[in-house]
Amino acid sequence: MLNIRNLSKTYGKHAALRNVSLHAGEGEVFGLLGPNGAGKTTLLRIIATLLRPSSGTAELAGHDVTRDPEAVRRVIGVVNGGMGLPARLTGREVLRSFAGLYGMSKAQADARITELDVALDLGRALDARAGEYSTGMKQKVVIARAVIHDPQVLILDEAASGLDIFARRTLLDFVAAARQPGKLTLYSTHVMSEAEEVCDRVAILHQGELVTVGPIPEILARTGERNLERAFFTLVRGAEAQTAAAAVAHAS
Ligand SMILES: Nc1ncnc2c1ncn2[C@@H]1O[C@H](COP(=O)(O)OP(=O)(O)OP(=O)(O)O)[C@@H](O)[C@H]1O
Repeated sequence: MLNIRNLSKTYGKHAALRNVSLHAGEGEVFGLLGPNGAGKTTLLRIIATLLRPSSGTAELAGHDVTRDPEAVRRVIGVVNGGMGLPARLTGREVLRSFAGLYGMSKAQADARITELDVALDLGRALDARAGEYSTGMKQKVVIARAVIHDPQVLILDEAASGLDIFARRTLLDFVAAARQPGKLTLYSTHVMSEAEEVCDRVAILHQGELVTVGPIPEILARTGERNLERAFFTLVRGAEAQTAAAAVAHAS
């Protein structure tokens, strides 16, 4: 469902992504992991058609993100850090207006809002104005808005960041429930325990390069570590040692 081949992105002289290739399939929650600056947001923005790659290709649900961005936009829902809500509207008004943009009738919108109220515990946020929301209420409505049209692919970039344990639990349960045939969820985080809980397979990025990709149990077995955080350090240190050795070889 997602095929990325030799994808690179440079900002000026800075390479944010270098030659990344990976595949994610239907029915998966696929994690993108890495520390600050690893390139997760850049990669997700390219997939969401918000940025163009410098080279390489990305194809989602059979559509090339550069050649056919409109088709890609129709199958995705996106949540990223910078999303706001109109302060004077209630959650219900925001969701109804987005449903309208997707061509849903009022009855369809209200049925979907009821489903999302249960799944995301929207509660009070539905009838309170967005300007009065807590961080958790805001993020839940932002997520509900991203999935109002029941997209085939859900892209969540650091979606749990800043949430308290209740809101975070709701989000992780929602992501786990999104694991359905025909659907793909892309979940970026730098919190390894979150990925361990919800992701089937993960890609680890470091300084714009793909360090590894695979099912979590396989990564643990390969590194001999007991959790993903330890495996992450082992893999990243290995990658850094290789880079340093290559630089020494190049200089001599
Ligand atoms: N618009 C931009 N102009 C210049 N450099 C950028 C731009 N956006 C990102 N970068 C750089 O590209 C690299 C990758 O950034 P990116 O935001 O993709 O990483 P990330 O893994 O999502 O990190 P974080 O968790 O901090 O969001 C970083 O070194 C960042 O400083």
